[in-house]
Amino acid sequence: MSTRAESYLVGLIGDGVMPSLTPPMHERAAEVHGLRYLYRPIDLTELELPASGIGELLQAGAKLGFNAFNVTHPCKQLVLGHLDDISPTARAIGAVNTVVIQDGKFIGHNTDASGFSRGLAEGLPGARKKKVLQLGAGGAGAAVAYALLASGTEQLHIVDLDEDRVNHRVQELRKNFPQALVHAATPAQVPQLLGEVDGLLNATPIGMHHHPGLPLDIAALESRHWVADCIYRPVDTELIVAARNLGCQVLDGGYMAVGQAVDAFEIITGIRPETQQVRGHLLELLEKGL
Ligand SMILES: NC(=O)C1=CN([C@@H]2O[C@H](COP(=O)(O)OP(=O)(O)OC[C@H]3O[C@@H](n4cnc5c(N)ncnc54)[C@H](O)[C@@H]3O)[C@@H](O)[C@H]2O)C=CC1
Ligand SMILES: O=C1C[C@@](O)(C(=O)O)C[C@@H](O)[C@@H]1O
Repeated sequence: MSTRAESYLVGLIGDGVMPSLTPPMHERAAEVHGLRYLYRPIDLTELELPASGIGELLQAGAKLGFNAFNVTHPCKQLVLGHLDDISPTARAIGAVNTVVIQDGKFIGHNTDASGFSRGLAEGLPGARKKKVLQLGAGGAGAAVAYALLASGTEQLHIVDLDEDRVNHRVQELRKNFPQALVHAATPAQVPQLLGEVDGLLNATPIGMHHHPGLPLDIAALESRHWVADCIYRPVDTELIVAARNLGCQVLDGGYMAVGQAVDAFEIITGIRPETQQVRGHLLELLEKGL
């Protein structure tokens, strides 16, 4: 037996999270640091629980001795109303993916944005990021757009098939980054915009195992562009492979997956795992087809 101060009990709450690789990434990092740490997926689909019950789940988790949760689709926004405190970044993005329970209080953070930022710095060192074209304005898109603008991107063009969604996202980003040019664009504008930007970021699900394909026509992609993807299943998406073949610098979605896990682990335990070690572990798991 151990108390909450002597070991860690962590959960991932969301729809379809059973196959997630975040639990094994945390557990391996804990093993490396000699911590007793259990991380369980809590799958709303399997449990037939509504996403609207996230507040009750958090309360139950606190009573059952959990130290923290990662929270994912479709609860990242729903959870906001059930927290005692929210980090300034998570508040600005309007989404929380990490909740720590401290003295009975729920504190929310967003490590999707911080994790993507770190991945960008590590995986694309020195790449020019002044002007960027981003595809996708959903949950991941909100975090990576925030991360780009916070790390110095001056012009960000965001394309989404859902016009209302992209317009809303652009308005929110402009509030947080009034000095930047944030612009909602249409798929028809992509070829022209590619001619103007330094890099391309995919935050759509196109390229995932169950959504194969390319999220755009890559005819206007050049070797001078860097290309980043949020998708890590597969880690080599069609976009990443095509860009690499063209000679572009690439950042696969594994960097963001590792970044969000490493930052959440540090928030939960106070210990920062070695990023390269966690990435090695993630690639090993993906190689095994897990
Ligand atoms: N590496 C990581 O740690 C993470 C990766 N992801 C990945 O990011 C991807 C997106 O996830 P979410 O943002 O949660 O999904 P979401 O469903 O919230 O948003 C996706 C958006 O892409 C738009 N879209 C779809 N096809 C498009 C196209 N061809 N052109 C322009 N827009 C298009 C949709 O209209 C939607 O607004 C998923 O593949 C997910 O696995 C998400 C979270 C973390
Ligand atoms: O959205 C994601 C992805 C994730 O749910 C996963 O399954 O790896 C883990 C979450 O912390 C993160 O915010």
